Amino acid sequence: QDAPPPRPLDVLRTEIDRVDGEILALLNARAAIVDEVGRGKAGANAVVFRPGRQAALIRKLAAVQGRQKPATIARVWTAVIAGSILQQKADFSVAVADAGDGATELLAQDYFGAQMPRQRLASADAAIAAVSEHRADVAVVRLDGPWWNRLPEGMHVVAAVPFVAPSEKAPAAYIVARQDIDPSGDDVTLVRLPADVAPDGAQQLAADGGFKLWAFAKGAPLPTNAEPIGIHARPLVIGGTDKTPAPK
Ligand SMILES: O=C(O)C(=O)C[C@]1(C(=O)O)C=C[C@@H](O)C=C1
Repeated sequence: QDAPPPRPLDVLRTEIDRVDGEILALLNARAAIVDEVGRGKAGANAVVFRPGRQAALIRKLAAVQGRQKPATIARVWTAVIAGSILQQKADFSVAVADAGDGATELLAQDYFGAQMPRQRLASADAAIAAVSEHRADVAVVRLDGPWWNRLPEGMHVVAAVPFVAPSEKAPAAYIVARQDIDPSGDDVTLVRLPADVAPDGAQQLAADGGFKLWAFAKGAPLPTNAEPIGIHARPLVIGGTDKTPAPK
């Protein structure tokens, strides 16, 4: 059966304006709740950035079948959540270890949205030092150096980028913060082990000075005494435009 002929453009635009007004009212209602969350956290000295919660929330919304694509939903909520982080901590700052090619900065933008303030540092170690010395809240670093083998006390990998990816691939960068891990319910655990330990069912990510960095998928048994250096949410894989084949 044929769809009825479309209504005139000016009528449709009036409809879009009305819906936009409703969306904005709802976003403001959300922000009012976030204000209260922020006041609660400030009172309890709790961390603002909760990557596990963000991943779980975006996963759930992106799984709802509708006219909006999961990629669009993830982008919209990435921007909304960035606003909500800044609402709770106006000086939230992302230290980006950029080798000069801008690639890590793009990854930081992908995860935190374009609006989030960033500072560019010369190396992963410098970005991590900025966080440990309270000059930044999080560091976005690639696995191009052994920073994982000398993370300062109390700092963990808390997320990986990209979170929304067109195919299942090893993350391009990790987010390190001066806070505890925040599980999303479906996470990869990163463990640093002496080089002679060969764990079952784990993927080796890097090696340095007698140690190796391993990724354990959800449910994979960790070796006894293994101390995770962090976790990250398993990426949300969406059918996308990336034409590079997934690794075998
Ligand atoms: O749930 C929280 O703890 C919030 O601060 C809210 C919120 C959000 O906007 O949904 C914002 C920042 C956190 O990283 C996670 C979620």
